[in-house]
Amino acid sequence: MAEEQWTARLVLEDGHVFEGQSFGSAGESYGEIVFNTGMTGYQEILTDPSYYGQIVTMTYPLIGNYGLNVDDVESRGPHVRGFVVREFSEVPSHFRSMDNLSGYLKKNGIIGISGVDTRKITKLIRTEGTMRAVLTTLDTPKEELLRRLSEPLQKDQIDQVTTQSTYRCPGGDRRIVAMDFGMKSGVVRSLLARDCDVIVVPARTTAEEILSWNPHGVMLSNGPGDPQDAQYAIETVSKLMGKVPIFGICLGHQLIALASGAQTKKMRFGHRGVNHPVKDLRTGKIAITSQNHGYMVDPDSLGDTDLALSHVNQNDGTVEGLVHRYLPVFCVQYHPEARPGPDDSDYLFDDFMKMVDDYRQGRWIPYAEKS
Ligand SMILES: NC(=O)CC[C@H](N)C(=O)O
Repeated sequence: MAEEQWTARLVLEDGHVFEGQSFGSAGESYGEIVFNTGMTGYQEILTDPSYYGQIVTMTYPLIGNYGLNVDDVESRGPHVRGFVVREFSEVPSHFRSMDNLSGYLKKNGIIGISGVDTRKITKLIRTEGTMRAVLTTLDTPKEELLRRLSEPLQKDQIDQVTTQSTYRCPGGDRRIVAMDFGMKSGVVRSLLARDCDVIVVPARTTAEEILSWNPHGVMLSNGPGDPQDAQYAIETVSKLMGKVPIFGICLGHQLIALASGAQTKKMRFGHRGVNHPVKDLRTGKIAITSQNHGYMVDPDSLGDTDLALSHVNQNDGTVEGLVHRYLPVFCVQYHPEARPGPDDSDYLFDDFMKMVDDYRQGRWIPYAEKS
């Protein structure tokens, strides 16, 4: 049966208005508009907590055709503020499918819009940069929508998506504390697949509390928002550095950089997709990576730090990975857990395990001594 549909409008901060059909929920929703270039993976994208507060536009023109299932979620539910597609498929066809896109969004109170020119929206974001936007099925006048769009964005995104309490995912012999800044479940899955006993702690857990678990390693997760808004986390990371091996991904990478004295800055439109080529400068190998970020580490700020550049984006030369010269700390800007995306970078979890084991057995060698 056809889902209920309303006319929906997408209004961008710069005044552009796109009219289409709504699917999913009705109402009005504000956020930062971004685009993702993945051809598939919409379920993982919807449920990646790093998208909290954002309206996501998919550049691939047909979304929803393989439906949704309970296995491919990256957290408890969707976190996007809105979903923009050229065409959505109302009748999915896949043996694992249990729901359709519009039903899923509706159940979760998320507004979708289809029938809009996603290519034009993407080009606007590429030239003008990430903007604020509103998706609405209401009659609110455009001037009023634009006025509301000029209100400041919320700054406590991590608090909205981190776990409320500590929990444990029992596994093997390596005890890893994972700081949850809005962690994708693929991160925990990657650790559990490698004989780890994972203790997931809320973002505001102190370094002392973390160390009281006597972890063999600490994982710093991905997460939403501007890393500079999470001063408490930067402080925690700086206290942990040198006490325990640390691996950071995405927001975790940015926090390590900030804790080491480097700077981060907002990108014009970020990297969101599943085919970003990244070179590991230590091996010369290029991996195709899964990415979702709007901030980056400023390469010019690395000079006065103890961090060495380990990975570089082959499209635009941006910083994709760092390694500490003297401490057991390394990080990447992208998603080695690859949900969605290719698992070329799975080896980074193996590198983390090696670092954890070597450190535990007193045979870990600092990067500065290796290079
Ligand atoms: N996936 C992430 O961890 C994103 C990090 C940060 N919120 C950014 O947009 O750059």
